[in-house]
Amino acid sequence: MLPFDDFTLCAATADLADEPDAREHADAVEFRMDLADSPEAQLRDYDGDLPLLVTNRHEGQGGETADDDARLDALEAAVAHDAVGAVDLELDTCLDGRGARVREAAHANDASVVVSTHDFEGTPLRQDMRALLGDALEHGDVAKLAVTADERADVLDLIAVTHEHDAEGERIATMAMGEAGRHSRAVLPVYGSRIGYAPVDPADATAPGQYDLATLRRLVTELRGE
Ligand SMILES: O=C1C[C@@](O)(C(=O)O)C[C@@H](O)[C@@H]1O
Repeated sequence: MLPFDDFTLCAATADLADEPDAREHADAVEFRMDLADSPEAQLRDYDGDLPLLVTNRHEGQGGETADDDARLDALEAAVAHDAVGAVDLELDTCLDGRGARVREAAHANDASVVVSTHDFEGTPLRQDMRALLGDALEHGDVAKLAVTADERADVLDLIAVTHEHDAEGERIATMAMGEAGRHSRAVLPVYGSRIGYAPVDPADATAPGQYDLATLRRLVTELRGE
């Protein structure tokens, strides 16, 4: 089980062979099944130390797999693996009811559920971000929101919303994608964001504006005064 009680740094990858290189800095591995070759075989053969957060992102949310039953079948099977400590489910998949079986399977296997929304167009108004996080908290253990920042004010809005939810004791994970949002990945954990994502190798970024793993670990550690 990945409880996300505190900041958890995930090495985002489509190749579980990256895990040994991630160990030094990461708390977990986000396995991007939608970007992976033979994801089922990789999961079956995985014998790394770090727990896995499994993601099978559909095309409408920035991933590469079709939003069909097979995508959810793969996630449902994935959570049965002992190494899997959490699963990512898109908020749209939860709102239309299709995600319920994956959530139930996750909880039955002692894995937590991260419910996520991605906005690749911009940063919604504060009230809309609050609504998205509130809806996600009704369906999962952690509510995640990744927006796209065009200017510093966008990051300011996301920091404010993150701080408010954290002050309520809610488990949330937030990040602003894009160049203007890069620093948010280091700063938001100071305001309560529970999950950070970074590639082991910067060439393998899974979202715009990510730092590499070692850099994000160093920045978060310094900013949080750890
Ligand atoms: O949802 C997220 C967050 C993310 O999009 C990011 O911006 O770091 C990276 C993805 O791999 C992950 O699934």
